[in-house]
Amino acid sequence: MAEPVYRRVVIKLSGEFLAGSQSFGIDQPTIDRVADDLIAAQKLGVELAVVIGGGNIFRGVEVSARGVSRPTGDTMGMLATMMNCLALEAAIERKGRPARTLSAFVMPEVSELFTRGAAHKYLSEGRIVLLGGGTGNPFFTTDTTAVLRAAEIGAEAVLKATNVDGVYSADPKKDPSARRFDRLTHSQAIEGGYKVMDATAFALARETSLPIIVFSIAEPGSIGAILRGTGHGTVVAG
Ligand SMILES: Nc1ncnc2c1ncn2[C@@H]1O[C@H](COP(=O)(O)OP(=O)(O)O)[C@@H](O)[C@H]1O
Ligand SMILES: O=c1ccn([C@@H]2O[C@H](COP(=O)(O)OP(=O)(O)O)[C@@H](O)[C@H]2O)c(=O)[nH]1
Repeated sequence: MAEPVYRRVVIKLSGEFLAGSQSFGIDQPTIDRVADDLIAAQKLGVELAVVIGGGNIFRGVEVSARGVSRPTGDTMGMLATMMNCLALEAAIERKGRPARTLSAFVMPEVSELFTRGAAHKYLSEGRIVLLGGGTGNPFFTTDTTAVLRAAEIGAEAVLKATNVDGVYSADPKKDPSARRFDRLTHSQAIEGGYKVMDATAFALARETSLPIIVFSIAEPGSIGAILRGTGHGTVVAG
């Protein structure tokens, strides 16, 4: 079996994916499957930190369209990511593997606060570390959080696990003639304005020289395949 390409990575999981075929909330079979994939990927010997979105519960922009202020809507979105973390932590632990949620917010009854030291400690102990609460600041996204945390904890790459198999020249769900890229530079990703990730995330990855791999999580085992270098996705680097 091919050796993993990386020793420590941050995986960004789309919140929307966790809803499964529902339009809202957490689909238990889906979260169990994601937990299986993460456990299998970790068994390759890679330290895994996971940032989960909140789009299956609340997105700040959508909440603010209903009359709530954007910072409040964004706070609701960040709290939604905490719920996803707790659900995934429970699913991983039910399967007999240790996991630990670290939050961007002080909420001692719920989880420990994210610090680089805590993340290093739990990762080196072999726990899957779930990073909740986004950056802790409104007007950001969990894509940016994934890149930020990867840079902070010395991860070698960000794996963006989503519902499309890479970056396309246009949204492939809307434009059937969109072309898929195997590889892009950070600058090309920013200049192309590809909506699969926000420009802030790409810019921070460029600044910190972090590769991002965009791939589909629909196929079971896809995280492990990307880590072994045999997966199918778009590499944004250099
Ligand atoms: N140029 C593009 N290439 C790939 N996907 C794109 C592009 N533009 C928009 N998308 C959309 O981005 C989505 C993936 O982004 P992601 O942040 O994971 O989704 P979500 O915000 O739903 O969790 C896909 O559903 C896809 O339709
Ligand atoms: O640092 C952050 C991260 C997230 N969010 C809020 O949390 C929501 C959920 O995150 P995201 O949209 O990135 O989730 P995904 O699209 O991956 O499900 C966002 O819409 C924002 O409202 C935020 O305000 N700051």
